[in-house]
Amino acid sequence: MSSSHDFEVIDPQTVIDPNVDQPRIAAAVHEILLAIGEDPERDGLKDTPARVAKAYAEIFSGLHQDPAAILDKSFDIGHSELVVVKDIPFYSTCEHHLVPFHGRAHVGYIPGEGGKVTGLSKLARLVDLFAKRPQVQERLTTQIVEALETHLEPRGAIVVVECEHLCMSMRGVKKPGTLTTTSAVRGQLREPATRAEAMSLILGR
Ligand SMILES: Nc1nc2c(ncn2[C@@H]2O[C@H](COP(=O)(O)OP(=O)(O)OP(=O)(O)O)[C@@H](O)[C@H]2O)c(=O)[nH]1
Ligand SMILES: [Zn+2]
Repeated sequence: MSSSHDFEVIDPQTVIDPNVDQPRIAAAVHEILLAIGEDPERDGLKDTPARVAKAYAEIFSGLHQDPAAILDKSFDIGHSELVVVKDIPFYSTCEHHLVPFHGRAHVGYIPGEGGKVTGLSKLARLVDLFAKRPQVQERLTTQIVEALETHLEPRGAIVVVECEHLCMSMRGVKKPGTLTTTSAVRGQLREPATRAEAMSLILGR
């Protein structure tokens, strides 16, 4: 067991990701403000380029993270039946318009022969890792299921994602409240009976 002094307290506000060029983002945001006819030097906007750069470093931080680092810690608790974590809330960014899409992910798997089971929180961390990238909902869904397959080697895996895309709500076609559902299913969970069990657990509110 580690003692408390082994833990490093990190304020996420102060973490500077060397993979994200914040000054470059800030310069681009300054240009956008000029281009829309705003005055980037006015009081309310003067810190905005730097703020947006910091916010982008956070909302795109998943680009530089490896799912293996989340799923490498697994344990055998002798459970070989379906595990479902549902209603995992998340925010992502539409790669077409760079505006948010958000909703809930439901993640399930049947542990493999080796009985590799991961911590429940790791499934939510996995959703966030892929959500914090420029995304489309279909790829987000597939990447989560493929990471489960690769790193947990389960007998089956299922991911269902339900989202509202603000690019469809606040602009363009302007249909707020529209929900898009995507799913990706692998292995034994493709069989009708196990798939039906998983879907009833996921969609039963
Ligand atoms: N398949 C898919 N499409 C998405 C996603 N997010 C946004 N889109 C769509 O991407 C499409 C981009 O279409 P374009 O015609 O290139 O762009 P646009 O002129 O801004 O389109 P509108 O949104 O219809 O105004 C739109 O239909 C969006 O609804 C996503 O996660 N998956
Ligand atoms: Zn969009």
